[in-house]
Amino acid sequence: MALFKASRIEGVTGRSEVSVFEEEDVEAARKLFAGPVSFLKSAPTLEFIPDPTVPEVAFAGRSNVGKSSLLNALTNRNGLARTSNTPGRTQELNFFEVGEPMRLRLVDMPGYGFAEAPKDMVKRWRFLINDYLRGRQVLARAFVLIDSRHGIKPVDNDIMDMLDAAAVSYRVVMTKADKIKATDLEAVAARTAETIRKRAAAHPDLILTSSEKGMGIPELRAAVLEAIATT
Ligand SMILES: Nc1nc2c(ncn2[C@@H]2O[C@H](COP(=O)(O)OP(=O)(O)OP(=O)(O)O)[C@@H](O)[C@H]2O)c(=O)[nH]1
Ligand SMILES: [Mg+2]
Repeated sequence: MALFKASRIEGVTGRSEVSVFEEEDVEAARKLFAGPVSFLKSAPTLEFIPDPTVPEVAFAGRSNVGKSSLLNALTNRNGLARTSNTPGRTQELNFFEVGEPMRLRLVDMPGYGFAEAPKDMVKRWRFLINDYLRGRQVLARAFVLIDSRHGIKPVDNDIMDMLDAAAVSYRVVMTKADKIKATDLEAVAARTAETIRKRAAAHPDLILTSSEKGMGIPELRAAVLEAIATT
């Protein structure tokens, strides 16, 4: 088992709750994401989503957790997905195509749990997210993003309940790991891992990331490739 430098945070790597990947898988994933990536379309409702011709991997999580930033880090293209300090930036399902010939689509989703947004908007987003996640045949895996500073919140549990009930396989990814001390990261990772191990459709291990510092990004790429390898 190769342990990758990018995930080396003092005290965390090597612990059982953090996923490790084979070096060759990390390299294959790096190559894939170094190749062509392009924006396909934005879907404000399910009518507009593309035909289900290739596997998809979706990024879900609370508003402002860092979904769009992670997608940019993953594809190594700043500004591919629009990010913002203001929660509620992403309002539609955004589809990106990876590889030539195309191997997969990445889906950047609106955030859930954004309390300040108008109620009808929140409702519309929730339906869009839930309907997509529950009903998409080509969805190979969902990545559920959790802010390292906050850990799992009630709305995160709601979305994981939904994924468990729909038997959609998902992985939990901790974001913004650069924002907290290594010891705090270790504590929140241990707590989060313990919670998700009780969940039916969750991968038992976490991926700890920082889009800002590039931490965990090679591993996340490998996890994306792993997700579509089995479809
Ligand atoms: N320090 C740090 N900041 C980050 C990181 N990832 C995202 N951010 C910041 O967090 C804010 C929100 O990031 P986005 O990627 O837009 O979050 P989002 O989940 O797509 O948000 P919505 O589309 O509103 O749901 C931005 O100001 C980012 O610069 C990270 O790894 N480290
Ligand atoms: Mg976004």
